[in-house]
Amino acid sequence: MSVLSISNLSKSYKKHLVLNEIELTIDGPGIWALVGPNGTGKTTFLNVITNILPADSGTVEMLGKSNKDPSIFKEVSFLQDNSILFDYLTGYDHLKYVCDVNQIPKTRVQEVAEYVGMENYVHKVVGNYSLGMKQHLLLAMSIINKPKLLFLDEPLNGLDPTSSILMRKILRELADQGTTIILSSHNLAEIDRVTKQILFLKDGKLIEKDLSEHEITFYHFIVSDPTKAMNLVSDKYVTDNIPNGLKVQLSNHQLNEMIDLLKEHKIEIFDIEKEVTGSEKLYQEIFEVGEES
Ligand SMILES: Nc1ncnc2c1ncn2[C@@H]1O[C@H](COP(=O)(O)OP(=O)(O)OP(=O)(O)O)[C@@H](O)[C@H]1O
Repeated sequence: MSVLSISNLSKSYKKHLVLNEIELTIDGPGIWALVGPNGTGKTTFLNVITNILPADSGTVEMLGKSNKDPSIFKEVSFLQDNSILFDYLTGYDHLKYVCDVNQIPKTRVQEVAEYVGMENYVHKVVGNYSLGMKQHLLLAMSIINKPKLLFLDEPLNGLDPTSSILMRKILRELADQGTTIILSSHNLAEIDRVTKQILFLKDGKLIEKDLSEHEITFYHFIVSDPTKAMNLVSDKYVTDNIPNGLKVQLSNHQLNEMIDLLKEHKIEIFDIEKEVTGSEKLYQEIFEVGEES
């Protein structure tokens, strides 16, 4: 049984086709990032999958059940944007409400509030929350039922570095414990930190990519004689000039060769820094975005 199985899924707003016969099967736990430029249909996709919006055609099954079966939400959650929160209620009220609706023991409220680090403000009204605090509450609401399948729409929005680190830790822990997570995000650097599995949404279709098959590693060498070093290796490797040094595309094995070569020619190495190209490079290729020079 697949965790998520989507077949022939289409959705238009009047004549504007946003999702075009999408197919997707996800079988195991892990994290998948849903990526695409503004307005490509990420929110529409998540809303249609979770049956908040009706599809024009196609089927969606989660954990073996149709997305039209309300009982799936015992095991499936969707973190939407903070417009679903009520300013005059406390975080505790929101969490207790989710427990009441889904017959979850109230003991989970305190447990989950502590887990997402909101125990100090859980009894304050949401109207006084910052954007990041609201994101914590939304996360708490979406994991209080210990979901097997979790959708998150822009969960990293408005988070400071401390909160981003906590959010990443929580997502990884959930995935390690068996949850399948699909999150939409514009933040490619954050995505690189949580997953290598990317679903690019382009022209109404999903393009699935495993970043580990597309990674390229560059090493930045800061050396005593950059010109001499460049002359030595530029015919052999892909290279580029950087201030006080050079950037070279190398495998692990080639890295040792390169170090030996520089030493052999009495070129001093002051520093070596590793750079792995991640989702941004693929994003540029898929969406044909050029970099300004
Ligand atoms: N209710 C609606 N009626 C008509 N058009 C809509 C509606 N909701 C969204 N759209 C259009 O559908 C397209 C996809 O919107 P959607 O919000 O799903 O994109 P998105 O990828 O989530 O965007 P963003 O990254 O900016 O959040 C956009 O062109 C948007 O203008």
